[in-house]
Amino acid sequence: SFSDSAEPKKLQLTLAILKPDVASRPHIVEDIHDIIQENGFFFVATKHLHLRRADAEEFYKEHHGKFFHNRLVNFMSSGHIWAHILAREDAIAHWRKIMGPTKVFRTIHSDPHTIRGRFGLTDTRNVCHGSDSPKNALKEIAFFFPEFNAEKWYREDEPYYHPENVSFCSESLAHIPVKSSDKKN
Ligand SMILES: Nc1nc2c(ncn2[C@@H]2O[C@H](COP(=O)(O)OP(=O)(O)OP(=O)(O)O)[C@@H](O)[C@H]2O)c(=O)[nH]1
Ligand SMILES: Nc1ncnc2c1ncn2[C@@H]1O[C@H](COP(=O)(O)OP(=O)(O)O)[C@@H](O)[C@H]1O
Ligand SMILES: [Mg+2]
Repeated sequence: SFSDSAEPKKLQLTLAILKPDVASRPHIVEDIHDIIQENGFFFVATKHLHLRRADAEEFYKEHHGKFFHNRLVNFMSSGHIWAHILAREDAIAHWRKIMGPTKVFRTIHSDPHTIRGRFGLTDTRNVCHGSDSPKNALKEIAFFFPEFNAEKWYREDEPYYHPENVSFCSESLAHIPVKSSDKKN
């Protein structure tokens, strides 16, 4: 018989980046990490790294030829960044919503309470990135976390991502699922 109990919606994954303009300001990084948690996201994985110019070129190849492409690639390889795999119901749309619109010079006035409205400097130094579709999220996650297996995560870990089932490791900036087998009785 079909169970008519509504299946809890699966968590969605997205790739978030904190860009060099904020990565060099630790207090703002902390504020944004707090905002992410306050918005019900789980940190699945985190990396703190410095893109080489060629890597930034590859990551933003969809914008090749646009007037801002050169400044974007130079900027993204100009300092350290934080890359996060975030999980939440409708993670992709919700992260883009709290990031705010791309062009900071407008966003400061139109959406002052968003992350970009609060911490953005210019259209290039606009604080953060978020995947814009499920397909791009998987591609961008693979770009920064080639060792991450999404199918395995959905099969083995996703069911444990409930606030009472995870412990947050501030060292690795990740929520670790406490599986019943390792639960200390
Ligand atoms: N159409 C067009 N717009 C431009 C061009 N250069 C800059 N802009 C716009 O001018 C504004 C300034 O661009 P930004 O690069 O974000 O800001 P910036 O003052 O150069 O500061 P940086 O963060 O150092 O790049 C943005 O709204 C851009 O969209 C251009 O060559 N053509
Ligand atoms: N008009 C612009 N001026 C300067 N930089 C821009 C502009 N439009 C986009 N960019 C840069 O390219 C990145 C990717 O652009 P896009 O994918 O359109 O925005 P988003 O990052 O919000 O998804 C932006 O985050 C920003 O850094
Ligand atoms: Mg984009």
